[in-house]
Amino acid sequence: MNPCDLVRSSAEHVVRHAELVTINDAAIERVVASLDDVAEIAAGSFDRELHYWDSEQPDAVAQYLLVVDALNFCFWPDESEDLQYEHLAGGLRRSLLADPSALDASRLAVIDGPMLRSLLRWPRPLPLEEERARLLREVGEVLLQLYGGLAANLVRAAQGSGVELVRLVLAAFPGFRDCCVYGGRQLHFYKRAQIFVGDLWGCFQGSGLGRLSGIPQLTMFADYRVPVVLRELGILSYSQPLAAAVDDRQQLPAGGFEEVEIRASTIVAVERLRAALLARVEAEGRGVEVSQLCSVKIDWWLWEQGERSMHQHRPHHRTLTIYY
Ligand SMILES: Nc1nc2c(c(CN[C@H]3C=C[C@H](O)[C@@H]3O)cn2[C@@H]2O[C@H](COP(=O)(O)O)[C@@H](O)[C@H]2O)c(=O)[nH]1
Repeated sequence: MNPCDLVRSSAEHVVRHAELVTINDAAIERVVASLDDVAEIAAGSFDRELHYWDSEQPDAVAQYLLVVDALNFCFWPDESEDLQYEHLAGGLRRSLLADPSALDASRLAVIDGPMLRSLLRWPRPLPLEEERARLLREVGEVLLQLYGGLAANLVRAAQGSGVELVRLVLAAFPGFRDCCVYGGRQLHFYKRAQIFVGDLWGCFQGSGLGRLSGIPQLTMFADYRVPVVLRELGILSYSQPLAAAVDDRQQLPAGGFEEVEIRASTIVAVERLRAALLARVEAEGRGVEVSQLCSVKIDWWLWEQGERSMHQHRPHHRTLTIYY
């Protein structure tokens, strides 16, 4: 079982039956044609400034990235609405710099809500705080049971295969098993399991613990920011009732048709965007390293657009979830 293929086939199944979200292929062609330089996407890089990075401490970097991606979800219910990914990544970075043992598995295994809040250096209750603490305890306990307390041992167990690492993360941690049932069929999205692999590969720039094969097999990471960007680009269109609900900031139930169609259409749209980008590179005979034109880098390119323009863009969809 290749977990990335399961994600792709799940998303394609939903898109075949979707009634609330449409992918506009003409818009995909238009966006690709309008790009000044496709190489910019292939050259995209992981944001090492925002994250903890120490070339002398690769095991600490791996531990940090697993903790980040165990908590990398659902920032929007914050009462002042200003909690974002950067606060998670930056708060954990500062805590680890101040105390190298801050993310030891034995510490994670006993963390509670208030302790998590201080680990992230967040001044008020976190959205889904108790659930975040439970998910972090799960990571600590399983790392102690199976991997000597080290995320780096989990990474090494994959023996350099990115897809195998996704599989090992799913096998180890129930909290990463981002699935649902849609019309009697199990769907797989695996956003946080895949983004952990993408973050390792990106942070280590494809070397050391980030030397992972099969990165082009990963799909984009089905979050709530990238669908907004695709909608603003005209690549995704919502039915009028869905558009009204999203623009009105109404909550969409987890596993409901609305949420599932948004997530699945986002995955398929990025796959189609990638195919169109590769076709342009082929046509232009440009010297772009096609293995770098992967869904991971297209995702980063779209996500960073969403971060930059979030106050100009229409609202993202709101689903209370632990998966993204
Ligand atoms: N598809 C996709 N979703 C991503 C990321 C990231 C962080 N990636 C950084 C790490 C390495 C690279 O350098 C990236 O800069 C977070 N998220 C998701 O976004 C949402 C948070 O949004 P906001 O509330 O605005 O902070 C939430 O669902 C979160 O899970 C990504 O890369 N791709």
